Amino acid sequence: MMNIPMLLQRPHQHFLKGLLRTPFRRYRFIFHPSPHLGSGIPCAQLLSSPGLHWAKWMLPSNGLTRKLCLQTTLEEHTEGLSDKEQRLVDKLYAGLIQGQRACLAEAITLIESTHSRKKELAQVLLQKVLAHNREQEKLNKGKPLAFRVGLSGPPGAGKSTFIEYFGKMLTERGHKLSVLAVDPSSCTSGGSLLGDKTRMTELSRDMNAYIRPSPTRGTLGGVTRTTNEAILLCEGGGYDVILVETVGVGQSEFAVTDMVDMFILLLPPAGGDELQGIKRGIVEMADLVAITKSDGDLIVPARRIQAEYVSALKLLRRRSGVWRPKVIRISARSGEGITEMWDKMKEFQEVMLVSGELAAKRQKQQKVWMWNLIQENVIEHFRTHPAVREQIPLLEKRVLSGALSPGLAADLLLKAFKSRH
Ligand SMILES: Nc1nc2c(ncn2[C@@H]2O[C@H](COP(=O)(O)OP(=O)(O)OP(=O)(O)O)[C@@H](O)[C@H]2O)c(=O)[nH]1
Repeated sequence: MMNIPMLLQRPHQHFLKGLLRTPFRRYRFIFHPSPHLGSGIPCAQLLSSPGLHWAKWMLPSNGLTRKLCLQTTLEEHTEGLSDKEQRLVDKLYAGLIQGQRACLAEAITLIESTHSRKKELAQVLLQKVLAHNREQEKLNKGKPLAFRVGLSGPPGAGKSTFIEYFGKMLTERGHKLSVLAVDPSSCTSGGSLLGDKTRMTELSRDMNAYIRPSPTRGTLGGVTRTTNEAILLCEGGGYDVILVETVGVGQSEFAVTDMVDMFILLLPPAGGDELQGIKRGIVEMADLVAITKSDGDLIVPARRIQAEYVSALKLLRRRSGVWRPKVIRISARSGEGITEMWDKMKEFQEVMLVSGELAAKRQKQQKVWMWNLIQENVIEHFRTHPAVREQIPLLEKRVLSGALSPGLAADLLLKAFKSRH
């Protein structure tokens, strides 16, 4: 049982005790009506969402509502689960931290679910895994459990061939690798640039590697949320290197830079035309640029591209006080440069860790993640709000015909949203 904290500001004259029932839990509450609101009997509604409960109070006398935010603990959440749900969460958690791939896969499917109850279960599981990860990190003397690496490049740059070679090299050295794909094209077209099943065939049979294609539903925001959460699940599963792969043609790699410790750009030894799809901003985000296919006849163009990028990167503003982005050449066919690339990656991780920049970066990412979620949810809430939803088609039409300025239309919608909130 818990008391709901009060947010009303005036001194309270009397209070009302009550019991609030939700489908999952009962809350005992004490309600202090504020004198300036009148003392109507309050109606209370508890809106639950994972990790957080909102209590919405309405005073019938004047229709004013008050919202109180109740932070619930994991135990309180767990209390709300049915036996069957509890068994599922326990099974997934136990299997996941023992390193069972099937449980990891099922857990990721759960966090990708759009079903509201499953989303809640996923959050309970995630909280448990987070607590486990924190414990493990403590045992690891505060060192992060996994090296999170973003990998991007235009279609055909040689990403899958590289990951296959690189991944096998890592698992042979005793690492556990997971590869997560972020592919927003799969959201809009249903087809996937990264998702074809023939990619990385050998690595997908390796017991120490786990490859997860991008979910084929949802928005980019949704995909980045689930990727962020999948990273945490993989860490709980004991994966110490996590590669997040994107196609370097859209917004997704900007999102990925906010999830990883290091961002690597793979570029083919091709001329300006083929690289036009690469956004300039992406190059600026790279901690390491690797020119691929540096073998046979392609060595000469690969050297040329390398020299071009070395000069280009010199002109960029430094993002780190301890690391300068490097440009290297690799070949997944001959294997040239790949061991050296891993050495450079480890060097990056080490200097970032020792300097404290890695911890600062991760902290900043947590904040970005939170605000991204808020942004996405607020927009969704706004669009689906009854007063707004019914006005959108009409106002959009009037904006298109020039009868209304976009600014005024936005103001009207916001007003409608606020008035019935
Ligand atoms: N010579 C040479 N060819 C390579 C190398 N790596 C990849 N290729 C070739 O480049 C082509 C594209 O390679 P992929 O690994 O499929 O490239 P990708 O970036 O994963 O492409 P998408 O799956 O379309 O995003 C294939 O024909 C590969 O055989 C390499 O190191 N050397």
